[in-house]
Amino acid sequence: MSAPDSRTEAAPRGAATETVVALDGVSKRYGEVTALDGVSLEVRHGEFFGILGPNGAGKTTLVEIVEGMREADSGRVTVFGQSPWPRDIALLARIGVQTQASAFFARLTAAEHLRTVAALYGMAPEAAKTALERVGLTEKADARIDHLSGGQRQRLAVATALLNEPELIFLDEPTAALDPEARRELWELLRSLRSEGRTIICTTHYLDEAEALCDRVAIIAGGRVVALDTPRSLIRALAAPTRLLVPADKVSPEAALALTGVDRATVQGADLVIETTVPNRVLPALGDLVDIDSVSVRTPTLEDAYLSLTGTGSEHHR
Ligand SMILES: Nc1ncnc2c1ncn2[C@@H]1O[C@H](COP(=O)(O)OP(=O)(O)OP(=O)(O)O)[C@@H](O)[C@H]1O
Repeated sequence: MSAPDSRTEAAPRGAATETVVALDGVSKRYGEVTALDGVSLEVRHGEFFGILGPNGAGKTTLVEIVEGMREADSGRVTVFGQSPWPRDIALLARIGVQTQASAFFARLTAAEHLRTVAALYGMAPEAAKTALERVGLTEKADARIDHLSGGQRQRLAVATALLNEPELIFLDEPTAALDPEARRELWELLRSLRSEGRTIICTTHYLDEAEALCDRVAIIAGGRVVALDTPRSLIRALAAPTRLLVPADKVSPEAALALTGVDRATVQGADLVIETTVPNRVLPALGDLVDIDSVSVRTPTLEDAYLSLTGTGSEHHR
């Protein structure tokens, strides 16, 4: 079973159509800067919703407006059917916001930090213990925060968002600056939150993260939504080619271009890069020219879709 399908099955039955967050024509200016320019989107119950975009695209402004930390200049915003502005205590109780690791009380232990945050929100200290368990940090309860690894610190950041058992969680670059193993472990944790039926809105700069975790992704550029769909549909809609890499000294560009279904063939360093939208047809023919084990296949990724949509250029292309 494919990953997106298993994510869909994990949502509570019938809940996926219920709207948790709705924005309609939301705009926000800071003086001369237009940070958001008529943004409309909906996040459904149980979704893992990604917000992607280059620096300065308006992601933080968008999230802060939904969290009730900023007021939109125009347009309509609802969270669980209510306006998040002015801040509403009843609404806040249903929302969890991941604190930035830099916002920790660094000299406290993990448990002390969570108990402090719990107290600020009027919650019982037991909430701290439960949240630590939930993110797999019970063993580190008495370790000082400045002695935790980067991955453990990010887990603690997620734990702060879980203290009030929220239905809607905001994550801000949850795996920034983590090594690959720690990222994957954190992804597992985030998937488990989603499988509990919570709705998650997550900003990220990492396209592989959006592809691995998100049910749908909004790509923001210049304060506008330039695309909104499942990662798979975004990739498909752009019909980005599959790239087949073969050693450049084994096949010439001319020989590759003569094969049916090959759109482009260019030498890049030691590789001949063959672009095709029908790799299943090209691969067997390529096997007649070169040992098939020497061919590596690069399927299009969300990165290809993203670079094309945000116009951030072909210089990033493989
Ligand atoms: N408080 C502010 N005052 C003035 N301009 C601001 C303010 N906050 C953001 N901006 C500007 O609004 C635009 C959108 O900023 P925003 O922080 O929402 O983008 P972002 O997508 O979150 O960027 P990043 O990925 O770099 O965090 C940018 O041009 C930014 O410089």
